Amino acid sequence: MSARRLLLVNGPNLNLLGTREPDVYGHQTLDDVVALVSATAAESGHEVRAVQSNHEGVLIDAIHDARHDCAAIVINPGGLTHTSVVLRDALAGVALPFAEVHVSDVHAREEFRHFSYLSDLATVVVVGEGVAGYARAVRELVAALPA
Ligand SMILES: O=C1C[C@@](O)(C(=O)O)C[C@@H](O)[C@@H]1O
Repeated sequence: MSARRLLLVNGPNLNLLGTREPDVYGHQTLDDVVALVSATAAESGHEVRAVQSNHEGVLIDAIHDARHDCAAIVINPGGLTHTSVVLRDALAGVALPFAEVHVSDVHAREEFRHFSYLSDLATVVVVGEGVAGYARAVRELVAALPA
């Protein structure tokens, strides 16, 4: 396993960042997210493999593959946060440390967004800091990794 690679996972609808509900999610795009995460990870000598999918099984396969060559995972599961036992099971199954990121402040939105199937397993949770929250998630996650 490489200790120097992070998997960045973005779930359903996050391919639309930049045009999707900009009042909620802002104007930065998924490409901006990947560039920010890559630059932040590079500060600590980590490279990034990025996956975005609107299909739960694709995300689960990517998480399974990460156990072979990644040190940790940064994930914004999108709406699957609030619904997906199988995503939780995948993260628990690979047992890699992970950071859960939400661009919007899910706790200030509809009640169905308040619950996360992942948060109690996460090493780091960053909510409501916009796209910049991905950078804080990377830094805090890397700081928590074994030397
Ligand atoms: O798709 C998303 C994006 C989100 O994860 C966020 O980044 O704020 C919040 C989720 O509730 C929502 O379904």
